[in-house]
Parts: sequence; structure tokens; C-alpha cells
Amino acid sequence: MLLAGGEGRRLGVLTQTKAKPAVHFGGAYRIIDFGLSNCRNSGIDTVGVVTQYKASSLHEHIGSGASWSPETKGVSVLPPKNGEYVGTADAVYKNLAYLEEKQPEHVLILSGDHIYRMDYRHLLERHVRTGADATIAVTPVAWEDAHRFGIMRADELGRVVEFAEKPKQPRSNLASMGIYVFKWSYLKRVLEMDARDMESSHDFGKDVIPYMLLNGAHLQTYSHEGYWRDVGTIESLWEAHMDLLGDQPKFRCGEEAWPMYTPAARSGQTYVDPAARLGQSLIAGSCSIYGQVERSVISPGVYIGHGSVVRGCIIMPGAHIGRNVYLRNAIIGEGAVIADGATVGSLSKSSIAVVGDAETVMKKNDKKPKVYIPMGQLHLERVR
Ligand SMILES: Nc1ncnc2c1ncn2[C@@H]1O[C@H](COP(=O)(O)OP(=O)(O)O[C@H]2O[C@H](CO)[C@@H](O)[C@H](O)[C@H]2O)[C@@H](O)[C@H]1O
Repeated sequence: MLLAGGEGRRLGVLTQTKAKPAVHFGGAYRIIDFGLSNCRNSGIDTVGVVTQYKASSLHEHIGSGASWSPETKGVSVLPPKNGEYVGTADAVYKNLAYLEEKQPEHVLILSGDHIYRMDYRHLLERHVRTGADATIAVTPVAWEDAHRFGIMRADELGRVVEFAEKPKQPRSNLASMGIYVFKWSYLKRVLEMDARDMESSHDFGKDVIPYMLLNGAHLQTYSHEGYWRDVGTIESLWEAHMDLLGDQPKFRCGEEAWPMYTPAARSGQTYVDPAARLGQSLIAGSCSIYGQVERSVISPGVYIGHGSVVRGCIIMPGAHIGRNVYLRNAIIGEGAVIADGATVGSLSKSSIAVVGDAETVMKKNDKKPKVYIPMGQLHLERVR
């Protein structure tokens, strides 16, 4: 069960027209492609994608699901039928009939907004070997980020002994990745119990996992080694893109041994003009580049005009960057237009400027000046 229905409010204007898992990532992909490709590469061909917020963006992208499950067409989208999904546990609870039909022994629950590579067979092997009711994939995170995650302590055999969802003062930096495998019989029981609890917010992290611990369930950990990022915020989305760059990138998308699958996109060639200068960047197909691009990820169908400078940027598909534009540490949404001579972004790395999908940014003295939409604690500057 791939959970992809959250609102993704922290991505602000980037999720105004699409669900967070449908946001483009790494030039050629969308965020949800990572979980779905992991499923295919792990031999999992029956996947229920639970959608809700801006569901049509995901439904269009997933289509028949044949990109990830070519033989059996086993990828199903599961929007809410009656009412809404109240939390992550409720989203699975309301699809118990779908699961029942499949008669699984174990159910893997994944999040649609993570960038990582994982062979779920190893997680499942550990879960079966330890005979746990449920197993959570875990990874250490930076102490300063620990308050954003479910944080736990485990004993020497890897059994969870303490868990706190997004604690203000974390007592460990071992984080839940929001990836769980449950014994089907146990999952059904615990979700039915949670559904009857009027006090519950019906969320795995806030309610189900603490309930399990309180009631002596056998909860194991599976240590994930390697890259993993929850790209739920503007900063983490930007940083994860920067992790793709360089000679020895922290993460590579689509290696031969672990391919990435996504529905066929624009496959035209990219034109690089003699006036262009490119460095440390990923450039997708069907682009035209006349300006200077450094430490950036450029998606398909992007135009970058003469005399423009693009540094530390993520440019989403089909964006048009005019002439003599200066872009620095910015995310430019799908189909956005940056008019000739405009400036977007700041010199400081800690603030990322964002232009939403299909927005137009004009030069300061034009009649319709564009202002960045303030997001959370981010400091966003005006277009100069
Ligand atoms: N009502 C709903 N219907 C359908 N889908 C929904 C939904 N609400 C959320 N989702 C989806 O479920 C996934 C996880 O949801 P959240 O983003 O709410 O969890 P969060 O990341 O805060 O914490 C979780 O994930 C982090 C790791 O990222 C853990 O540390 C933490 O313990 C855990 O609770 C997302 O892909 C989201 O789209």
C-alpha cells in the first residue's frame, strides 16, 4: 500500500495543482516513481496507491500502472469512496476490502514522498525471520532534524522499546522511515481497533505504533543503509536535488542494477548553443540552452535564453527562462515563465526561492510584478 494522499502543504505553491508525490524530481521523474520503481525492482507487482489530495495528478501519471507492473497491471489507484481518509491508518483501514481480496500474508506500507532505493525483499525477510507483528524500516537522521520524525529506541535484538512521534526533545536519532511491513492478520485487527477508538487521529505514527507498544506487540526494526530522504519540505526537496550532482553524487537515479520506471516522457534531444556554459548539472531531453547553467537540475522541455545565469536551481518541465535572467538557489515550477531581465533567488543557501507551476515572473518595473509566496519559516525575497 503506497500512501500518496497527504496534502503536502509544506511544498506550498509546488502542490497547488498537484499532489506531493506527483511533483517532478530529478528532471525525468516524479517523486512517487521512487517507491513504485522500488516495488517493481523488488518483485512486488500488486500495489494499491492510496490517493486523496489532488488525486487526478496522480491518476493521470499512474494511468493503467503498466510502467511498474507490465505483466499483471497490478497497480491500482485507491481514492476514497465514501468521505475522506482521515489519517494514514484510516487510509489503509478504508481499503481493507481491497486487501482482503488479495489475501496477503504480509502487507507493506510505503510513503509516496521518499527518495531512496530499497530492496523490500530484505525487509520482508527480516520481518518473517523475527516473527514480528510489524517491522519498521529505520535510519539514523541528523539530531537537528529528529523532531520531524517518529523517533525510537530499540534493544540489542532490534526490537522497538520506545517510540515517540515527532518529539520536541528527541531522546534518540533513530528515525522511522514511515515504511512498515505488517502481518496481515495483525494489521486487520489493529486497524479495526483503531477505527473504533474515538480519541484516535487514525495515523500510524501518532496512534497505531504507540498503541502497539503499549499493548506488548512485537515490533521490530529493519536498518536501512544508504541514501534516504523525505522530500516533504522545500529545503529537503532542493537538497535532495543537489545530492544528485557532482562527480560522486550522494544519490544516483536509475542505475542499471536498479532502474527507474516512469511513463514515457518527452524524448527529444537537447540543443546546447555555443554561447551556453554548463557545469555540474543534469539536463533532461527536449531542452534548449543558450545561457549559463551551474549546479542545477533541468527537466525536459526547458528553455534557457541568451545571457541568463542559472545557479543551484531546479527547473521543472516546460519552464521558460527568458534572456538575461538571473536565477539563484530557486525552484521554478512546471511551465513557469521568467520574463527577460528578471531575477529570482538569493545568494544565501538557507533560503530557496520558489515560483509555482505556470506562474509568470516579470521584471521589477513591469505592470504586474510577481511576489514570492511566503512559505513557513523560509525567507523568500521579492523579485528585484
Ligand atoms: N489522509 C491520508 N490519506 C492518504 N494518504 C495520506 C494521508 N495522510 C498522509 N498520507 C500520505 O502518507 C504518507 C506519510 O504521511 P505524512 O506525510 O502525514 O507523514 P509524516 O512524513 O509526517 O510522518 C510519517 O513518516 C515519517 C518518515 O517520513 C516517520 O518518521 C513518521 O513516524 C511517520 O508518521 C505521505 O506520503 C502522505 O502523502
